[in-house]
Amino acid sequence: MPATVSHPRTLYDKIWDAHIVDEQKDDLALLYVDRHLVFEVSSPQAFEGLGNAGRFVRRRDCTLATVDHNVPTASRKNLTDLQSFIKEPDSRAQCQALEGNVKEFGLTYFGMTDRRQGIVHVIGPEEGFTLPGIVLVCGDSHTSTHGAFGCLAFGVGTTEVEHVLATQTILQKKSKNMRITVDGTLSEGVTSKDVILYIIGTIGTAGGTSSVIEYAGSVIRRLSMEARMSICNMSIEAGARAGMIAPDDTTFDYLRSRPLAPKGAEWDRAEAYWRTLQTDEGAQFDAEVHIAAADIIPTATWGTSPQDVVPITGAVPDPASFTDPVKRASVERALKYMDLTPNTPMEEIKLDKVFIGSCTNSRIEDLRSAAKVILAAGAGAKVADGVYAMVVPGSGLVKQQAEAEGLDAVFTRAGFDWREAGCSMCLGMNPDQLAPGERCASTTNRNFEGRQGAGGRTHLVSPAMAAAAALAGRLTDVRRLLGSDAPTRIATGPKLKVVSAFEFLTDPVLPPPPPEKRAQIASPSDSLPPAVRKFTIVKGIAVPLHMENIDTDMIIPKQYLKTLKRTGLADALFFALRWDPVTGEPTDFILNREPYTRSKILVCDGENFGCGSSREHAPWSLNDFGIRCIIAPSFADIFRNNTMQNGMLPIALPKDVCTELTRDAEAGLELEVDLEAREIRRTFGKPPVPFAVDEFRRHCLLNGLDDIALTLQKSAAIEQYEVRRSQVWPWLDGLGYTGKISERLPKDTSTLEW
Ligand SMILES: CC(C)[C@H](C(=O)O)[C@@H](O)C(=O)O
Ligand code: SF4
Repeated sequence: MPATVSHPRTLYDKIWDAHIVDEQKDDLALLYVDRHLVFEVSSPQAFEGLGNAGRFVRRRDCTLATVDHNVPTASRKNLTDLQSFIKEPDSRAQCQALEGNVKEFGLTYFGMTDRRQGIVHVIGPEEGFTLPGIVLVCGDSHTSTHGAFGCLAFGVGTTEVEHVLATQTILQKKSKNMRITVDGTLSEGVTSKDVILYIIGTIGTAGGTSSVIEYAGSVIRRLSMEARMSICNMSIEAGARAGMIAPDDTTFDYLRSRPLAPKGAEWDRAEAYWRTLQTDEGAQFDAEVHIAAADIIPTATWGTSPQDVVPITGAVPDPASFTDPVKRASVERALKYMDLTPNTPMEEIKLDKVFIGSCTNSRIEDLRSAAKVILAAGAGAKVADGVYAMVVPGSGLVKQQAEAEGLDAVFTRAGFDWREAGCSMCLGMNPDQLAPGERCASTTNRNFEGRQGAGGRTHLVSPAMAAAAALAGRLTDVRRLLGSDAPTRIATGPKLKVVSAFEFLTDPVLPPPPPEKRAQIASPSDSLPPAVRKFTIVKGIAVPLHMENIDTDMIIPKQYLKTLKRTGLADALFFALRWDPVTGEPTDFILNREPYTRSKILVCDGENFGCGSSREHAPWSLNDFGIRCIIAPSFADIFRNNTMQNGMLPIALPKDVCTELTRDAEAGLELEVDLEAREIRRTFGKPPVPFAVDEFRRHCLLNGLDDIALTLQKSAAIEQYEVRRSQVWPWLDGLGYTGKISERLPKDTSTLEW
């Protein structure tokens, strides 16, 4: 908490300043974390580390856990326990591990028998756990969703999850300020999903790298909270650290009376503070982008990166129109994977499956928007022959609300499968997957190779576009079903009613239970011995890669995220590229070829290495293979942090230098990376290549220092911060856990105005 600041600040600057526990060199600061969401995939190793070190969860009142990624979405009518319900052993083990950990460490948990269970980014806002002005983290990249409430919310890796559990703080480097302003009026059929796809198509998947994006403008102001969440959710696909939208009446109306939101006088005090959370007039942004709403029409992706967007009226691009050879190669590769011919009109692309769900688009408004399209198609509208379409609500409460409104009946009558809450076919860690070669219109956020199932092909669209596609059996322009006569057709369909979300938010959120096993309270200096492998000099032949946007799904696919360990992942590295899907034999991918099977360095000349998911399994698998250093033109923020947490060194160098190094690697020449000297020596007479690295990170890597042990040395500063926090923002002390339900149930002001 800084002294009074006089210069104009952005919303991000204000939240950053308010959370500084300790400032360090290199723009690094120890930030206090107000809210921590936990789920089964990225937490087992974190709890294990915590337990092994005899540490405890510092703020049980500020931590909330659920299961989402692995849970089956089949009917839970016969659900009694996880043991009998989750058939897949690794998925079951991960969910059971979380159940064990929440008991052992004493955490509030919405398990599978709790109707509040759901996707972690749906339940946080739903319960009022997410609030304006806070710092919120979760071991998941789409934590950016919560920024819709005017808070700083970002994804972290598993080691950082452990750090937050133990210290309630996170070490962060200040990002750049970026503002994207969307002005004008959205045309009919254009939704917030189209807006964010359009933005990503405009700035690219690396466009927001090292930045926090504030979304502003008349279009954003008019959006509901659900729509704002869809936009902030995909900030990660735009490469940003986080996305945020200044809180306003829409935010407050959504939050008021949610179980974990402040009540009574505390609410008034909180609201007065939240109203100050606006970017000041004259505040400086490092980058500004202006988007005209009139330019956006319903959008779909054609390729294997979220930036591969095209208006639905457009066609599949022709690689010949790309002059940059790396870009052209990546378009060719994407078209081959997607089995698409250049210049094919988007509306001619036939589908096998349609998926409506995920943390991007599984909230009540998304389901209403899809149902509206079905009704607008007229009585008797049916999912096209040969297409399987599923709807997966984001949480048990969204499901109940949708059922009370009659939306489930609209879906099932039209032939959609109505499921239980979870991440489902967004990444298919549960049984919901695409079969090889199947093509899907999906309301999710990632169209990476193999994302929804090995060999599966994904086209990202809005819920309205997905519903229209299901009926047409191919991608189609949803506007064909809307227009002036749509209201008449809708009126002749079944009568739906608007039900308030508050009718279902009636379960008290009880205070966290006492931990079953009280861990010893670690003393600040008890684990100072180095816990991370030291990095000094690494020498050898580097493995060269010529690809852009290498995502962490490609580095390690979903099936390997079910492990409870950090090791044993060497063969999982670049799995789909290294092993033949039919024979299981090694392919001739570069990592399988001599001498690269022994490489300790990887050099890539494509931008945005490690984009996508926050899975720390990506650096774990690289590490297990033997890679200690990665050189690329740019890195995704979370991936870069995750590598350093594991004693690995990411080096960013200009693209032409990376290309030169890949040539050296192809010629079988050795590189020597010297962290002390900050240079890459080439053993064949060429001049060394200097590189930059943050001083603090360099110090930690050279000495193998563990962030948690270092932070625990700052316990006094953390305690001091907590005392002030209780005085200035008392509602953040987990006071929502009163065990009481909301005193008043406000009316939902939203309408079925389509
Ligand atoms: C499992 C989790 C770490 C991952 C993420 O960070 O995004 C997942 O949610 C995903 O969407 O790939
Ligand atoms: S992106 Fe998909 S898998 Fe990841 S949290 Fe969201 S719904 Fe779950």
